[in-house]
Amino acid sequence: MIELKGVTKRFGDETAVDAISLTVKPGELCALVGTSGCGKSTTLRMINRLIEHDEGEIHIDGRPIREFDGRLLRRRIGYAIQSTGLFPHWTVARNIGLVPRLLKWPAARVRERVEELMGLLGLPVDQFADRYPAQLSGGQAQRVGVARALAADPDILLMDEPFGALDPITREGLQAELRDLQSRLRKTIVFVTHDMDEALALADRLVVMKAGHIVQQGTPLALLRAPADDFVASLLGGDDRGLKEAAITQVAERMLPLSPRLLPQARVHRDATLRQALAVMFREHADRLAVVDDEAMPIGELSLRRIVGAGRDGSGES
Ligand SMILES: Nc1ncnc2c1ncn2[C@@H]1O[C@H](COP(=O)(O)OP(=O)(O)OP(=O)(O)O)[C@@H](O)[C@H]1O
Repeated sequence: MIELKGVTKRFGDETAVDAISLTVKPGELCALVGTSGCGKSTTLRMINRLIEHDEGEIHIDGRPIREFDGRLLRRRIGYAIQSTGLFPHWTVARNIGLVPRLLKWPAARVRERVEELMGLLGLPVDQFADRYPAQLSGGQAQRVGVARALAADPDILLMDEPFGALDPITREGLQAELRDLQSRLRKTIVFVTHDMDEALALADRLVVMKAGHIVQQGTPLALLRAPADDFVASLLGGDDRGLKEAAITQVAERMLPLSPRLLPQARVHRDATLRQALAVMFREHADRLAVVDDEAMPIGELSLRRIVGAGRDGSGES
């Protein structure tokens, strides 16, 4: 658990972070969003003491972070950043194994862990283990950075635009990996991103910052449905908010049981999002879809009315 209470950071005359309070519960993924310069990275770096806070308290698992030695604290907390911070004269494998080695894991266990992570992040060991950072693409280097952050299996991960330099396909792949990892390992994660779709897709708790303050926090759905002010509404996508809500709501939540009516030809998987279902409707010129399971067996149906939230109780379906 990470707790910030009235935390402030000043750089000279400028207050970069202004008396913020925030609790990130164990196993929660908290995304910090906001316009450039609002204090997101500073907040993240205060948690692992790369930046010391001026006022307020930061606790990790109930203990003030000032009680920890900064270096030891950073070995306990995974940290992945957009620019990766890899050591240029170290191979990929050596970079990933950094923290486990500092923690004095036996060499065989370090090697095993490095290989496991390289597999997880789609970096074949025979191809990449002995390369140097300069021999990697930006996206490959970012994956190495994420692998390094995960290496010692920390309970807490701080991620600052970790997928920033990736193409959309790789990025979505890694987002899915992170979601999957999160559902299995339940790390406590603070994640900074400029990509609102990424924040909405990943976050349990979304925290919107503006000029060093937290202006609103809550679940992505709560913020999309009731933004506190025009700033939050526009940051969350303005008029596009409805589609963003559709993008984080699953078909299974809105489908109706199979009815005796003829099933439509067009189909969508139960785990797809409402946005994907809308895309199928557009493509197929259909206003009803059959919902199917992993075996492509129909298990329900979905209408346009249900997608837009009308007739949620099933009444008025035609
Ligand atoms: N080391 C520093 N010295 C002086 N000012 C700093 C320092 N680090 C950050 N700042 C200032 O503090 C404010 C917050 O910076 P921060 O990097 O936390 O913002 P951010 O929300 O992460 O921005 P971005 O989205 O552009 O990365 C900015 O005005 C920045 O110029």
